[in-house]
Amino acid sequence: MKLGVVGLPNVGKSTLFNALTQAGAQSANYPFCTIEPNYGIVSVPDARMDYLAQIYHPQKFTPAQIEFVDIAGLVKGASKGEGLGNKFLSHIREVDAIIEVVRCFEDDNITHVDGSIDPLRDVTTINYELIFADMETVQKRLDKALKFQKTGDKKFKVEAEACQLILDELEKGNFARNIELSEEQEEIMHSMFLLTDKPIIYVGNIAEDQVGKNDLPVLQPLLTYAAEHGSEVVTISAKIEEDLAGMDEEEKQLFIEELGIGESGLSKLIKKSYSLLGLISYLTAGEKEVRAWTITKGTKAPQAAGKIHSDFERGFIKAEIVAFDTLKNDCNGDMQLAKEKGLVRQEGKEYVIADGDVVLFRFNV
Ligand SMILES: Nc1ncnc2c1ncn2[C@@H]1O[C@H](COP(=O)(O)OP(=O)(O)OP(=O)(O)O)[C@@H](O)[C@H]1O
Ligand SMILES: [Mg+2]
Repeated sequence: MKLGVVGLPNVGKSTLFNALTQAGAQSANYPFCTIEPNYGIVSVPDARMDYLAQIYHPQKFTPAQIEFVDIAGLVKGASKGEGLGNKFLSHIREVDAIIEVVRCFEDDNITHVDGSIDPLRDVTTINYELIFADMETVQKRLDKALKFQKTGDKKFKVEAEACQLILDELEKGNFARNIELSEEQEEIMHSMFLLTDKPIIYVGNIAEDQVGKNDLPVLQPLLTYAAEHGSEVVTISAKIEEDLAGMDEEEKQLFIEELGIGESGLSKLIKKSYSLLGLISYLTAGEKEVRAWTITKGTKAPQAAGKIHSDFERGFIKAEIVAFDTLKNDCNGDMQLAKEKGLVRQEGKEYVIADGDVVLFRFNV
């Protein structure tokens, strides 16, 4: 599961990517600094895991992970080959969700490709390029469907109708994922891997001296736009986060207090990215290892067990489960006590695993 960092050139994408991954990608004050994508793996912060580690002092500590891809900047006309154009749109096609970086910081020394700070104009520019690229994809599919409709196969008629509907909505500026479709049409839509079918989080990249301030006027249009399109905004100063990422823990704490920023914007962004992908974690805890296992929402117990080992799925008998909050609040993290109190549930094959379930699988092969 990958998230792509997307936006205009020179808005702080690589700076944010470096803060997230500490991968040391090149970032500099000129447009199109990044050409080839940079990839990096990031651990998902989880206070529940930290708590379990304090209880178990495990030999191994394995948090959930997600991958970020730093993609080259897009400009107006990219879908028609402007800037570095179509090639970069294809890098976006590879990812499962989009982190769209929007420049909100004023700094006369940092070039803005469109000459001024205007977050709403910028998101509109980027999103229209995504929409235009999608329109091209759907048009191609529509042409094909219309051609094959002559064969009399009803499948192509349904396909052509769906494509026409999607095309009309895209033309109005709507994102594919927000179009109301029947189940059958939805399936056709997903099969085209449209860019605007991917969920988006907007990152308002603010200046150092804007950090910790509420109701920044520069953010308001972006907040409204995001809300109207069913997305969230995370505000971050990528520059500060990059500096923070390079510090040791003590230095970092001092700096965070000085800035008055509480939880780092970065951990907020990583957690939101994880749920944007539709992912949740179940936990296993013992002296050997405390570990978060990544599953998609709605996964049943045997398939979740299969993440650990295919034998666990094949020979699944039952899952012994206690919700993390119950374990912490009612049993001080003591699994034995949870058992004695009858708080550990026995769940079967149809049980849908919940986020934060602490699990022990019973299996037989
Ligand atoms: N919040 C911020 N405040 C001030 N300067 C920033 C901020 N975020 C990034 N910058 C600066 O903006 C410049 C461009 O950053 P970066 O290289 O990360 O952009 P980019 O979006 O990756 O660009 P490209 O599309 O060219 O790859 C750098 O000089 C960086 O230090
Ligand atoms: Mg870059």
